[in-house]
Amino acid sequence: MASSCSSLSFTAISSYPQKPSSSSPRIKLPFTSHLSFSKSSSSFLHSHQTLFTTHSRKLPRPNGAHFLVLGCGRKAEPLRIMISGAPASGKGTQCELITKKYGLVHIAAGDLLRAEIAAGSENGKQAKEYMDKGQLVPDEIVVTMVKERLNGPDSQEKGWLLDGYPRSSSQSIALKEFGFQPDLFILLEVPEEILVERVVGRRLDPVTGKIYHLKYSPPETEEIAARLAQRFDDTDEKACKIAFAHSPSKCGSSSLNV
Ligand SMILES: Nc1ncnc2c1ncn2[C@@H]1O[C@H](COP(=O)(O)OP(=O)(O)O)[C@@H](O)[C@H]1O
Repeated sequence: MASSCSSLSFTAISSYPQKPSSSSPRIKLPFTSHLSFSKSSSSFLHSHQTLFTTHSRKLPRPNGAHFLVLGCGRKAEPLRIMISGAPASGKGTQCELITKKYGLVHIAAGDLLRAEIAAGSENGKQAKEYMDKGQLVPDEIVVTMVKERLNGPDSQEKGWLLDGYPRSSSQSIALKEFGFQPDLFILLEVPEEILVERVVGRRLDPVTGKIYHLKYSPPETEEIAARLAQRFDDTDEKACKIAFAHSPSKCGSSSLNV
């Protein structure tokens, strides 16, 4: 079973141009041989991203998008990672890159729940009622489901990237009680205004499945532009909930003009 981290260190990767100060020197992560967050890392970092340490356990106040990486000081074999981030924070992209690069099993709580629904199981039926209302599915269902998946032979052998779990302290405690502890915790921090802009401008090409952004990654041709659609879950309500994360009651059924 997973051994626990003896020490924790915080590191952050800014996705905005930012020079490491003298008090935040470049560092080597505990897993440089295994998990390299260096500028030369082909896909994980963009050319303008830098890696620096924070010397505090407090999150730096974000003035831009951040990855916050919390790691433990030992080499992990196989690697176990938890990742968390708001909708449109780029979690899907990062999960794809990380699992591909490190050969981990991607375990997304939302996907597990959707699979239960598709299988027509009793858990799936119950979960659907909560998911349809945009509420968290009760722990009795989610914790067991995630635990079983983490215990699967492939996860045990290759390591895992757990996505969308935990979403509450009780879920976190439950997993810890079962002996599952991550070697790294990655938090994708993106300012709310950027999240809203991403949700509002994101478009899906229904023919190729490719995702575009009207401003940042526009379609190559007029033909593609004409068939682009909004992703089904990129709703005004979602954008509004991001914009008013601290007072979601402001988001009624009306549209948000951004
Ligand atoms: N850890 C979890 N605990 C409880 N419910 C969850 C959890 N993860 C996902 N869900 C349920 O599944 C739904 C879809 O989750 P997900 O695919 O991660 O998409 P989203 O990012 O829009 O929440 C959530 O709205 C919630 O109802």
